[in-house]
Amino acid sequence: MWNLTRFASSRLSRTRRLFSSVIPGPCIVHKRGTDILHDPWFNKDTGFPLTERDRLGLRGLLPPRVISFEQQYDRFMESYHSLEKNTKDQPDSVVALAKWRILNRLHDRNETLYYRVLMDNIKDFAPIIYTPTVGLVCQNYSGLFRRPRGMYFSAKDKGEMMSMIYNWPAQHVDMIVLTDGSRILGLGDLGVQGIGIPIGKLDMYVAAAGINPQRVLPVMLDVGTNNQKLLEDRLYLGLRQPRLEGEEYLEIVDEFMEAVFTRWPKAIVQFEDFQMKWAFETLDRYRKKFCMFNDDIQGTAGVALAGLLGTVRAQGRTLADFPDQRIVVVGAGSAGLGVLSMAVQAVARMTGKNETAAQNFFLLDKDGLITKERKNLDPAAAPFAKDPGQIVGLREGASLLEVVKKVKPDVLLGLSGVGGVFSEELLKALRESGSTRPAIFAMSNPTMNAECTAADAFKHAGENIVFASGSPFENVNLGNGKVGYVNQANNMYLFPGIGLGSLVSGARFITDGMLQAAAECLASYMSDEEIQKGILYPSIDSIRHITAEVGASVLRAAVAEELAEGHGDVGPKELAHMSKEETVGYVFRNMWYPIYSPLVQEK
Ligand SMILES: NC(=O)C1=CN([C@@H]2O[C@H](COP(=O)(O)OP(=O)(O)OC[C@H]3O[C@@H](n4cnc5c(N)ncnc54)[C@H](O)[C@@H]3O)[C@@H](O)[C@H]2O)C=CC1
Ligand SMILES: CC(=O)C(=O)O
Ligand SMILES: [Mg+2]
Repeated sequence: MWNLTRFASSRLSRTRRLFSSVIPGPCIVHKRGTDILHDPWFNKDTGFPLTERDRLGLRGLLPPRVISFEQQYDRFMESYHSLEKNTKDQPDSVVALAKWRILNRLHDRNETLYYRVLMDNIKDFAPIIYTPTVGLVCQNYSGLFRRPRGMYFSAKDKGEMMSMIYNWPAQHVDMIVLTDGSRILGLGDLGVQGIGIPIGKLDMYVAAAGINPQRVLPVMLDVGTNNQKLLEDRLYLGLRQPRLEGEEYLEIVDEFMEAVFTRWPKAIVQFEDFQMKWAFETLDRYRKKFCMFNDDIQGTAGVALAGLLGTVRAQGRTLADFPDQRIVVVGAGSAGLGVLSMAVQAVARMTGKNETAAQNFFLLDKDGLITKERKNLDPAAAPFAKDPGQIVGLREGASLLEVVKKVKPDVLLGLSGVGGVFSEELLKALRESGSTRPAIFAMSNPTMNAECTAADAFKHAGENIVFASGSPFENVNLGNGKVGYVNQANNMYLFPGIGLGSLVSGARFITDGMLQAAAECLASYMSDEEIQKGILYPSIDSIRHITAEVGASVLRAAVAEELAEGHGDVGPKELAHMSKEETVGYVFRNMWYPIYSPLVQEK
């Protein structure tokens, strides 16, 4: 089942080679002159060749010298580096926002150059357009707002969404990321300001999965906010009312989903950062009706499972030992429960036993250990609730420290959204773990919400640990030339491939089988040598390569489940006849690459 295929080592150079020979096809525009210069989809700034300036009515609207794409790229990077130099004494948050602003201005002006810069510098720029800086951007969104991006559907638009959806200028949309802003990273309810998250996720879709940026749509469903500070903020740009609840809420989401799939029946909708009750309810409500998934529940689960399997290998054990791993999960929200469900399914498949599959997993929330004695036990958490007395001395609501001391877990995995909850005392207690190589996953975002820092983990829990965090940390210098490797356990390793594989297969729905295939692909991506060093996930530099592999696995699972209806000219039979390698090639060929296309005007 877990086939540990080893991929060639130079994945990055292979990806680069694949795209170096891209010949840009023509791009149809329906505008001329300044309208083109003001449209970031088509604008090339000073890069328009003279012949194109003549054809499109641009002569005289630009300085006469034509600057090549490479020169434009270099100019941008020079200005970025001087900004870095000029702000080096400023507080981190000021620098982060300044970097976000310079990237955002390019995004607003020239998307081709923006995405090229982003792709080629993904390691440096992901922390700006994605976690952690995107969290800061959301917190300050109303003040930072200059131009809209994406679409906003509010509770006041009830009954209008079917026509509103046609206000979006693109004929085709492939990928939509939707939020209601109710649980933005670990920052809570940010109302309409949460739109930064769909924008950042879709930037990752373009950079990692090569989804054409003209075919992505970030969406905010503004149903109000319960954040009192925002409601009182005179700059706040969202509806000033408490969140809709119950049927009123669901009617808004239903109407939006009907509108989207009426206009774009082949689109894929990713639900992102919904508070737990709506995350589960909407997943359940739509997953057999529309092509959609919930990234926080399902994407996170696959990434965590891949990391957990990597941890077993890092201990020098085989995957068959996974069911024996004692795993403490801190946080019983959409992410924590998603991870446990997938991990339990994996154990059940390995052992063939459903009843005992959850026995080595321990779940805690803000009230401590969850047992069957919990009052008002959430049905979603019930399968993981312990029998009190199952472990001597562990009672309902036992503290995290008590649980760690008793259980001596192999893995401590945090998805609580609470910064620092893995205290010094707790990390020291992990030294008594039964594992030869305990693992700490501090997966909450952004950085300040991580359960512990990388440096603290290695300092207090010991140098032999495996460490992963949701937001990036620098590797830790352990002295004597030794390095404590920091992994980024973030759903960014899977959601782009889940979306891409579903898109290019033409899948009708996104099933557990497709998600499992994605997780297995990620789990098998790393070599034993890498895993021994504590490296559980690929470098983000090779994100396009891993996304193509994940996308191909998802596609093949969709074919196997007879859900693939084909994409473009490629029908379901052709998809079914592709070998594994051919499928990866097909997925790569469907990726958009940022390069200027000749613009052809049609009236
Ligand atoms: N690394 C990644 O790829 C991902 C990370 N996350 C992060 O996970 C965090 C949680 O997300 P959700 O599950 O959607 O949130 P949620 O709000 O649904 O759940 C949070 C859970 O943490 C529990 N909790 C709160 N304080 C606690 C404490 N002191 N000790 C133990 N448990 C505590 C709550 O009771 C609740 O069960 C967020 O910070 C989010 O950014 C979420 C998805 C993906
Ligand atoms: C990474 C992500 O999806 C989250 O923190 O919510
Ligand atoms: Mg999320």
